[in-house]
Order: sequence, then C-alpha cells, then structure tokens
Amino acid sequence: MSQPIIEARDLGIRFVRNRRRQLRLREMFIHRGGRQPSSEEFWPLRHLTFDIHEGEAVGVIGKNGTGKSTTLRLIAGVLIPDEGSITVRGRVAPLLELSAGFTTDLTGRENVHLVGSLHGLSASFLKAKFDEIVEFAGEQVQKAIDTPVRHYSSGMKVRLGFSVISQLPHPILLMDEVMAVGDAEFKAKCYATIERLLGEGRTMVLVSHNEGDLTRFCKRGLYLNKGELVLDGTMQEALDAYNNVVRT
Ligand SMILES: Nc1ncnc2c1ncn2[C@@H]1O[C@H](COP(=O)(O)OP(=O)(O)OP(=O)(O)O)[C@@H](O)[C@H]1O
Repeated sequence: MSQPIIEARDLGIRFVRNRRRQLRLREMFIHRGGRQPSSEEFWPLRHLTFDIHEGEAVGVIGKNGTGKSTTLRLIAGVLIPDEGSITVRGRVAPLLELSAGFTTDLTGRENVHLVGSLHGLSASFLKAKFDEIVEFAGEQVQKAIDTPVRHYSSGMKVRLGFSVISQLPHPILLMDEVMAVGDAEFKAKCYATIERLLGEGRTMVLVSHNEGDLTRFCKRGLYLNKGELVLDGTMQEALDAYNNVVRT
C-alpha cells in the first residue's frame, strides 16, 4: 500500500489557558501589586496516532471542546505540535471555522482574490472563475460582493469561503462544521461539490455533529474524547461509541 497522505504519530499539543481573565473581583484585590497569577497549561490533544490514505473520507466526532478543530488545524499546519509528529503529503484546502481566512475589512471581491492567491491560484485563473465563484456563493453574496466581509452573515462567509476553497486543486480537503450554518439550498450545492471532489479521488477530513452528513460521505470515523482518540473504525462505529457516551 502507498504511504499515507496524512500520518499522525503520538501527536500532542499544549495550550496555555490564562487564569487572569477568570479572576473574581475579590481575587483581583488579593493579587493587586503582587505576583501575577500563573497561567495553566493543558493538553487539548495527546497521543494521537492515525493514518489517512489518499481518497479516504474520514469523519471526526466528539463532544464540544475535545480537540476536533485542533486536529484539523494541526493537519493544516496552522498549529505546530509540541509532541509527536504530523506528516502531510500534499497541499491542503482548508475550510476551517466560519470562513476561509477572510480579512474582514476587505470586500468579498478583494477576499476572493487574496485568499485564492494565498492558496496558489493564479490571477488569470481567479479572473476567469470569479463570476462562477460568486454565483455559487448565492444571490445575497453576489449583491454584497463589494461590501466589507465584516458585514456578512456567518452563512454568507461560509458560502463564499466554500466557493473559493472548492476551486483549489489540492488533494486534501479539511472541513469544519461547514454545512451547519448553510441553508437547504447551500447544503445541496455543498453535497454535490463534495461528491464531485471525492469522485476525483481527493481526501477529506470532515468535522461535524451532523450524523447524516458524516455517514453520507465518510466510511471511516475517528471518535475523540477529552483530547484522546478513543476509536478509529467505521463511521457508524465511531458514532455509536460517541452516542453511547453522550446518552449515559
Ligand atoms: N488558541 C487556543 N488557546 C487556548 N486554548 C484553546 C485554543 N484553541 C482551542 N483551545 C481549547 O482547546 C480545547 C479543544 O478545542 P477545539 O476547538 O479543538 O475543540 P472541538 O472539539 O473542535 O470543539 P467544538 O465541537 O466546540 O468545535 C478546548 O478546551 C478549547 O477551549
């Protein structure tokens, strides 16, 4: 078998949670002029080992705050691990959080060009595809394309983000709760695009709380709990394990 396209080995990352913001008024008086309260380190993810092969669609499930988005950010290279390693053999098209990394003071039009070029799309390609990208994002975005993105709704940002990112030729697609904010029309467009991209042999890692979306696209599932990979099996096995814990 060929080498995995994504290879995580004993992967871990440490974050610092600064306690200062959580101090109560009384505690602030106690600490006044004295030693600053210490920051608290924690591991949102630790000891993660998995391989993902080219063409696989893998769903990631787990309660809120269990490290799903952090896993995607590590794969995207936005975060650097403190332990272990993550090897990614191919370029990544990331659709993380609500947008594709838009600059909110720039207009939709400017962001399409900026984000597209940051991901390696040429100016001539973007010019040729611009109308298609905006049309895919829908009528509301079309009307607001020369308005700063800070005035866009969450749904509008995701629509435009998905529209740009789905144009990338990169072999790996990362998606974090993309369909959750879209309306029915956008979901249908997303489904068709994802099916096309998977049909082309792309690899996808999908974070979602929607069982329908996960089972629709992913044969394989990773179930994370408290920053640990509890189960790496079929999507249904991962969902069953997650639901057993949630219901007890
Ligand atoms: N930059 C950061 N600094 C400190 N803590 C962070 C940072 N980013 C995330 N965290 C914390 O790390 C933990 C894991 O967060 P993560 O966003 O990966 O969870 P998640 O499983 O994607 O959650 P959700 O389902 O709510 O999206 C949480 O406790 C979160 O508060």
